Amino acid sequence: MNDSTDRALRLGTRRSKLALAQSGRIAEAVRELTGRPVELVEITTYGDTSREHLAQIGGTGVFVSALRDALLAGDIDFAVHSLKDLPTTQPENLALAAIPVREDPRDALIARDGLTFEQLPDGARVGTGSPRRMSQLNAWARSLGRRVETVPIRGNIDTRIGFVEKGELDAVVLAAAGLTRIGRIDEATQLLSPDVVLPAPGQGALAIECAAANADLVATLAELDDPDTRAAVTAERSLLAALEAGCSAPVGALAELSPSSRLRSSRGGPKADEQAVTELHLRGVVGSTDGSTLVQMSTTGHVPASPDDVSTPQNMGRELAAEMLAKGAAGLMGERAL
Ligand SMILES: NCc1[nH]cc(CCC(=O)O)c1CC(=O)O
Repeated sequence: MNDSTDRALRLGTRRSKLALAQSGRIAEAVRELTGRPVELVEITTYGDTSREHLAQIGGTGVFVSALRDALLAGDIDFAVHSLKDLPTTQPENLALAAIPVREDPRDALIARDGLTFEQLPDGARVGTGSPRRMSQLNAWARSLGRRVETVPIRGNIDTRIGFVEKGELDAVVLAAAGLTRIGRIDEATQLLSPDVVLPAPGQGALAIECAAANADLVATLAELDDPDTRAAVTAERSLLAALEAGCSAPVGALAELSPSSRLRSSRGGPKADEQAVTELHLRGVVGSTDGSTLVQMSTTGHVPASPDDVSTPQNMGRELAAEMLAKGAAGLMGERAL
């Protein structure tokens, strides 16, 4: 950067409690990293002001475009996004400088009376407007020989939990990571296993973005990157992109690195000069919103431990998408939520 290196760095953030919590934590990390003050600049995005349902306004990018405009105008130096809200195509003039260690990627259920999903009565009203959640929750209910009525809701996390507190809904489903970040994870009555409900691609991960031209800042922020998280979310987002689906499509994906291979990569001895590899397990799902049809597939690949080259995860996502499309995934994504 040409400007004074002790000038405060401006971090653009949405005003929601979740966004402020996420930005506050990253601001602290950047302060520690650089020794420079970090100032939060609050920005309102279309996704915050629109009263429409996300499935209707398209979802893709509604939370991020105002922050990106501010980055490109030079009004802010960097921004923190929920990775799952970022469109899969990265603009060339903006850099995803860091993807820090991911929180729990799972969805969480908050139900009345401490109930789990299995304990909900037939016809229970479950708040979610996400086609991905509707599809998998309806499929799960079917497998239990029951039905749930999914009710589209909007608003911030507190508002959504409020529907259960006020007795208007039996349950809501939210990202566990969001609940953790605003300090309400203890209210989850169940964490939904990815064997039943796959999260949104990138769920639980943050993205730190800045102007690509600001090479010094890109390099500084890169210190906060977690290569394992980047590999996993790259595979998930590549799957989403190759399905030609947006963040409001009924697509779930989760990539996990096998823990055992981390041991392998850190073990010394005669094998220390071998290329350390780790296994990346990628699961994907696309479903009809009524849950009557799900295309669920998975794949396992070998990637370098803590890769700085994400071409393998990218290919895995693309190849799994091709297999899912061959099994009829495209027809399921064309379906629009009501
Ligand atoms: N689309 C809204 C959104 N974007 C990110 C999160 C939660 C945090 C995360 O997934 O990283 C949420 C709320 C939710 O889905 O419950």
